[in-house]
Amino acid sequence: MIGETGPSPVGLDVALVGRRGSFAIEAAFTAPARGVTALFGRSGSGKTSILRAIAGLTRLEGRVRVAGETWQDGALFLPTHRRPLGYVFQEASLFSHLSVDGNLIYGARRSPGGVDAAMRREVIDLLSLERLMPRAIGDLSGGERQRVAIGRAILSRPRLLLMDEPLSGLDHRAKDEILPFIEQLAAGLDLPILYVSHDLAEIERLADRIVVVAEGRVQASGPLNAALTDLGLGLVRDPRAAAVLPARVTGFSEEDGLAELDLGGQRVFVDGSGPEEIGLNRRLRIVASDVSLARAPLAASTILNILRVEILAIEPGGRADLAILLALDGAPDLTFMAKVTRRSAARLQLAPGDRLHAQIKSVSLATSPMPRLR
Ligand SMILES: Nc1ncnc2c1ncn2[C@@H]1O[C@H](COP(=O)(O)OP(=O)(O)OP(=O)(O)O)[C@@H](O)[C@H]1O
Repeated sequence: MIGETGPSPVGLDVALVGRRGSFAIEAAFTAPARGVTALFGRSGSGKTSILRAIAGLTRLEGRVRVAGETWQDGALFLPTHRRPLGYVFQEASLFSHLSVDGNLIYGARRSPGGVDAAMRREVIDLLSLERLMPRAIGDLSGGERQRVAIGRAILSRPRLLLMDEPLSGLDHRAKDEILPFIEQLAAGLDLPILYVSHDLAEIERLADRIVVVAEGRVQASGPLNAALTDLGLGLVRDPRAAAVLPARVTGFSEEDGLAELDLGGQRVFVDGSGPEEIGLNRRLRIVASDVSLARAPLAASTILNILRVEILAIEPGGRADLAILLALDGAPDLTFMAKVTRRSAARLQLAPGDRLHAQIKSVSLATSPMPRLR
């Protein structure tokens, strides 16, 4: 496990081994009792196979425990209908003969203790489903269908929510519309969410932790930013490689629309949405290729965000590039990367332990405000 700092209650404990045809799977990982754990890997790496085995839809040998309950271990194997889980697929698999309301009622009927009116209202509000209730499934857009599918899954009061590329069938606009709902859900639901995706940008927005899968095996698992900035893991070689860091909004300027955030005791400015964000926690996304390094801060520069950092490590990136792992001064857990040419690194004689100024051309929020729906 990468970058673990302390124990958090385990919500999901998986150790599975077996084959699907000639494809071998060996997956052992844990996920905390709440929040989003992303299962990330290239197409064909085995993510769906692992998810289906956790759901009991296919049988692999080994252990699945959820919230302290054993779903399978040795001879014990609970069938899918006895595993209290919600499963959201790539394509929403709703009942087309029922309305939106009918589909939600179906979900609620699967809930062991039933669903009271308050919970039903909460889910309808959380996913903005009110307007869609009387509609037929065939009259919904792809994004709306997925919102209903998520609502139906949650109303069954699962102990674990499995989401298999729920956005992959949607265009960019629909994705942007639905992502904030999933962000809200993740913050509000008291259960582990296992979210399969091969899209790092989605994961950067949603996940707290990541399990990296390659060729049926777990390559690494741990907190999201520890994996994103793990120079040995290879995610840093992606041209869009970025770090995702927690920050808190401390101010908003009406004059120029910039929000001010506290990042590990240092100030960062980003495009803001309004004073209502003050006090909220936000994820900051820092793309490695947007970061340049200087021995002294530039006095006359258009760059707004300059952070004091220390070099932790230097690794070859591409032929002409180096990947430099940085930690914020005074906050060693807050790590991000800079991609610089070998030539400039040699000119500045960069070495681990150096204290420098990182100039960041563009810092963006990885989370977004809720869309205003008609
Ligand atoms: N029933 C099966 N019989 C034989 N091979 C299988 C079976 N199920 C899955 N596989 C193989 O296992 C591998 C992993 O497939 P899987 O769908 O789990 O990957 P994935 O990471 O979810 O891919 P994608 O992102 O494209 O959905 C693939 O090579 C697939 O062909």
